[in-house]
Amino acid sequence: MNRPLRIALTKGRLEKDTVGLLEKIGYDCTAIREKGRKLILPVPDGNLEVVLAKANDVITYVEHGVCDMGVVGKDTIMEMQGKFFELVDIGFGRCKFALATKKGSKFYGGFDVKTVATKYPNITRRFFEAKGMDVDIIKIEGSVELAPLLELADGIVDIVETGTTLKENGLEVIEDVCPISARLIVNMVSMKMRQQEIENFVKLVEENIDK
Ligand SMILES: Nc1ncnc2c1ncn2[C@@H]1O[C@H](COP(=O)(O)OP(=O)(O)OP(=O)(O)O)[C@@H](O)[C@H]1O
Ligand SMILES: O=P(O)(O)OC[C@H]1O[C@H](OP(=O)(O)OP(=O)(O)O)[C@H](O)[C@@H]1O
Repeated sequence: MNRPLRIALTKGRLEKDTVGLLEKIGYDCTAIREKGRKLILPVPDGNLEVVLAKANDVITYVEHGVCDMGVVGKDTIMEMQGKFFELVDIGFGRCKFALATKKGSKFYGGFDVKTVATKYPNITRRFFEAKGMDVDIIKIEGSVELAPLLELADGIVDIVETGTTLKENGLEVIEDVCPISARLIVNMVSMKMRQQEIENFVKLVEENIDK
């Protein structure tokens, strides 16, 4: 018999909602909830096993086919641009990418080349290329909002959810880039070789998404 279908889930913010969705479908997620340090987690009677991974690694595992499916944010998909099928918008993990600056600063004014800090250099480059605007991009690993406060950058392209981080630091959105939510992705070979099983799983996901 085939090994169980393997799904990689993004650790952290998306984890609780993803496990909630699997439980709503009817999968026993005890092993995931009580995981300790175990990394490959069985789902009893589900012919499914779960891997918990960092967002970028979810894409890597699915692209290489060592996981058949993955749950990952659209932000990571857009930044990594791997080869896989993106089948379902699962609806949770909702936030957006936005361009933000210090309140009142004139990002689009003047002729000097602006500097933009971000954890997502590819998305940022494409966003400004589409405008035909030349910018210098600086990669930052976290708390990107610091960059304009420290005068490292004129603006940031980052995830905004509630807007609290921007507000508490005197920054504001000057332009939305795009909406983000969690997606179900599928390896291209798995989609062919295990089509029926994957289609059954996708159907269960679609039926159990919170509308
Ligand atoms: N406020 C938010 N900030 C960041 N990501 C969010 C937010 N709300 C929803 N998300 C989604 O949750 C996903 C996982 O975010 P999370 O912060 O847990 O991991 P991460 O971005 O890889 O950060 P870290 O490097 O700290 O693990 C993001 O890729 C995004 O799709
Ligand atoms: O609009 P809000 O609800 O305030 O959420 C947005 C903040 O959350 C994320 O940061 P995270 O907490 O992941 O930390 P990081 O910046 O160190 O990645 C994101 O990069 C923003 O900083």
